[in-house]
Amino acid sequence: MKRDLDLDLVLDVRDVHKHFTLHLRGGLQLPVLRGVSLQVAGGECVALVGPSGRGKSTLMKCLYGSYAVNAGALWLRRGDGEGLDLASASPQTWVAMRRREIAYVSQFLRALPRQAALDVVAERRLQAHPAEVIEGADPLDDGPYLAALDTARDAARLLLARLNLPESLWGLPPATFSGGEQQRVNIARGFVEPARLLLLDEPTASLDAGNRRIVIDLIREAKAAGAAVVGIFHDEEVRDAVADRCVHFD
Ligand SMILES: Nc1ncnc2c1ncn2[C@@H]1O[C@H](COP(=O)(O)OP(=O)(O)OP(=O)(O)O)[C@@H](O)[C@H]1O
Repeated sequence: MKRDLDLDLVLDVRDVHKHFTLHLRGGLQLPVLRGVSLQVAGGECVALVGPSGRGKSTLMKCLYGSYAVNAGALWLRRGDGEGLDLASASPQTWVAMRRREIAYVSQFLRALPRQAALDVVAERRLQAHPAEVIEGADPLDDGPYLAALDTARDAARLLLARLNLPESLWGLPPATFSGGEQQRVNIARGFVEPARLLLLDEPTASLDAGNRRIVIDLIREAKAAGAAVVGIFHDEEVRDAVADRCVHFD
């Protein structure tokens, strides 16, 4: 389904319902989101606030396509200005949206085993800016791919350095990193490619004060570049520093 969205709106969540079906409990249904609506403009940050277990992370996962909604609409205004209902998007559309339009920083890093931290970050950039396909080029020529990878790695290096991740860790898989180190890799991956919709689930939970300030700056810069940000920030100092308004899940 397509629709024109108001010019400044990036996200328009309309009357979303989501329940989980517990198959091991005889198909018991657990309602989590009951008629949630929210709108977020470009350059705005909306914080989801409320007691534990009310569905804040569930909504984030619906907005990233990890969970399907049972009813309602999730309108996203794409870069080309067209409104797209993510609630009925095909898997291919979700892949494309994740590649270019929607970024998600979850609380915990999920990365491929044995992939170096630098490439965990660079990969997202590379997906948005893959190697140019040159007609008639030798299919065995890795040059264009390596050039695109180099550019993506440069962007990843800049961000990892800004987030104070020691250079000695960049070539190592993050599985054994500390919580705060893993979180910074996750943040770098979320911010390495500008997104129209930025989803942040507790992005500073494991960070020290200095790195929290850097993340606040990154969020502010993303807003200034026009991103619509939806965040869960239990840290009130961070929330106050970046959120324009709160939506309460009571
Ligand atoms: N995959 C799932 N299967 C079954 N129940 C789930 C699933 N994911 C979440 N839930 C349930 O949905 C409810 C909402 O969870 P959610 O993580 O969205 O809450 P939250 O508001 O983000 O909480 P917190 O602030 O503690 O992170 C909880 O009762 C949780 O157990």
